[in-house]
Amino acid sequence: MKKYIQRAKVLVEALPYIKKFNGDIVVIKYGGSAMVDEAIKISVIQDIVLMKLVGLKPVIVHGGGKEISNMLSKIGKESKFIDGLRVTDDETVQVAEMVLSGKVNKDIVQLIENHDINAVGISGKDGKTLKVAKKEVAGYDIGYVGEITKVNTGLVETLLENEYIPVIAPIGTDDNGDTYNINADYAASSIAGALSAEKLVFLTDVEGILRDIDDSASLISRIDVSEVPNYIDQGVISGGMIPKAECCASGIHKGVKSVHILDGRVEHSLLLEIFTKSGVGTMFYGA
Ligand SMILES: Nc1ncnc2c1ncn2[C@@H]1O[C@H](COP(=O)(O)OP(=O)(O)O)[C@@H](O)[C@H]1O
Ligand SMILES: CC(=O)N[C@@H](CCC(=O)OP(=O)(O)O)C(=O)O
Repeated sequence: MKKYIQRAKVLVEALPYIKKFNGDIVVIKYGGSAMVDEAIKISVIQDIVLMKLVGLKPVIVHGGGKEISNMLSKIGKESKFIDGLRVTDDETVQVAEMVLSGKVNKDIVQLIENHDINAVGISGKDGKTLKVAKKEVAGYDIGYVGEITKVNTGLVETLLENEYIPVIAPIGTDDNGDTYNINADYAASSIAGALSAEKLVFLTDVEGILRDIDDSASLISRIDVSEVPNYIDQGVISGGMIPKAECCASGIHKGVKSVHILDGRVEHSLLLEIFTKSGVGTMFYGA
């Protein structure tokens, strides 16, 4: 009963804001812990379905790093990361594609379709959506890791026009047709920029950007993107949050109106951030 009351409160608070976003594209990066727990997964998908039902156009770009690592360990392969990017040899890129494009992508599609809403799962290979070049990292060869050079939005736009929710796996190809593994944060920010999305939302496993990582009360609710490099230099933003915050900044620079980092583990955080004035996570904005 408590749960229903909480849900009703979320909806009542959200209602006055809903029509303002009619028809806008909202890109959601879904990954990390928020994607591992089954109950959380179902609740996130419910929120995305609600967004679709009220006339928004959600586009899901998903990760699945933990699932790739689990599958690699099953075949006796250890996962290695440089600057938050998986070192991806020939065997690893095949596993990454199978896990992301096959398992994770289709699981999300099915969860959406359980609500009688149509979804189509693609990877960046389909419709040449994500074209990449090999990512160069000084001092290392990280293998088949792609840096996005072009987003071809044709297929995704066709799906949106036909009322499907596109679900995109971060796999792309280079000019030779070789397959590359792409960090899902970068994929989401490039796709949101190319679609001129109204909003880009990163669902992760913390409340947002915290001044003190051990104190959830230190949440920074709004960040001007010009402040991001300072926060990184001061060590406030560190580790896996560095690429995410950089993606938030680049989303704004590419023309996305607002970018949000939210705790995907908290029920309805997506609805609260999108549809209420106060919001719950960190919102990035441009000058
Ligand atoms: N200032 C900060 N605020 C919040 N989280 C931070 C901060 N600096 C570093 N982090 C770390 O970044 C992590 C999120 O990045 P990451 O694990 O790569 O997310 P995901 O797997 O969802 O893509 C948090 O769990 C936290 O440990
Ligand atoms: C190059 C690179 O690191 N690719 C990522 C792709 C998946 C991902 O980004 O998943 P999360 O968002 O769940 O972390 C990887 O192999 O883990």
